[in-house]
Amino acid sequence: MQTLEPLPHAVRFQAAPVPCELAALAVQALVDEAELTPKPGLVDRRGSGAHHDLTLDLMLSSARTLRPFFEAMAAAGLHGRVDHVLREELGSLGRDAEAAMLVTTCGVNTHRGAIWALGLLVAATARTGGFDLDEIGGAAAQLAKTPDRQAPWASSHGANVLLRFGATGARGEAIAGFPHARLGLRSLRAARSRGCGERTARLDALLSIMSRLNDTCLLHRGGTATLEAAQTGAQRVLDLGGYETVAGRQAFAALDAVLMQRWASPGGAADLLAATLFLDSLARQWEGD
Ligand SMILES: CC(C)(COP(=O)(O)OP(=O)(O)OC[C@H]1O[C@@H](n2cnc3c(N)ncnc32)[C@H](O)[C@@H]1O)[C@@H](O)C(=O)NCCC(=O)NCCS
Ligand SMILES: Nc1ncnc2c1ncn2[C@@H]1O[C@H](COP(=O)(O)OP(=O)(O)OP(=O)(O)O)[C@@H](O)[C@H]1O
Repeated sequence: MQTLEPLPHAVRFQAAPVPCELAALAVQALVDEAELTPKPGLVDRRGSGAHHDLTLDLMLSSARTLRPFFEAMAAAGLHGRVDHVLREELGSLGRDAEAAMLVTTCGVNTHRGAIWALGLLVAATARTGGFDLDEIGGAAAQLAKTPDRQAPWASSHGANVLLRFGATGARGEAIAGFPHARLGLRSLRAARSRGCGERTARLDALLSIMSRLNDTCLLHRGGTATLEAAQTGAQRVLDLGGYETVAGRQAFAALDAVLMQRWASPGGAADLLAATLFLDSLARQWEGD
């Protein structure tokens, strides 16, 4: 099994993780997701994927901008109960984080879905005070289910996709306790225990998520045909042994080409890979491995 490099500036948790440590892990997860290469249709070290307005530098600047907001979300989780008050505090912090992201990126959406997923997860982790996936997923789900009475009505791609296709998107994933982030974590660990290198393990985790997720980014750009092409393409790579096999890498290149041709980017799966990497780094810090 591959030895993992220690996280930069990471400390071993002696007790429940504190907000600044959780924020550092959340930002590192976003950096790791953005830098992972190659990713089908997504921004990576090779380029902008199926995006005109995103670059790797923009993704990295955006990730760093979010750190104080994740820290504030974790602090809110540490001190609050899972109720309306905490939900509305997180909603307000989430909107502030989105506004700061848009200032950094001059108006480009780099991390909207990621702020939501990681914001809920850092708050839930601080609240539960330990590393138990069921407890963290349960607290995050409870927060996501709680209505935010302060939320302004706003149209979004996700809202349109819900109306057109019935896909519940980022909200549905959180309300269900992040099943696809947990699928990603299982896939990541299974690949590592098969002896895969870290990059391959992370790519297989992304493919596992893509193969099952109803990603509203894909539905918005290309409807059900594009979603199905992404899901079956990702499953085909996995069926051929994943990114580590020659046949798997050929199928991966075909998937990348299909998504580029359709100009489609699986942004929801990318967010959930970041959530997977956050949960994984948390487990490694907690277990001290
Ligand atoms: C729930 C959010 C994501 C809005 O959802 P909506 O679907 O309306 O938005 P939008 O179309 O802009 O897309 C959201 C993003 O979610 C990601 N996504 C897409 N599909 C999925 C999926 N199936 N599962 C998870 N994430 C997904 C993508 O990155 C996508 O870009 C969120 O931005 C929000 O409500 N923020 C308000 C602030 C808040 O309450 N924060 C609380 C905790 S931080
Ligand atoms: N590496 C990545 N490349 C591209 N998108 C990513 C990446 N990582 C995360 N994402 C997620 O993808 C979303 C951006 O996707 P997209 O550009 O499709 O959204 P949009 O700007 O709302 O829609 P569109 O570009 O179709 O008008 C962000 O919310 C972000 O969280």
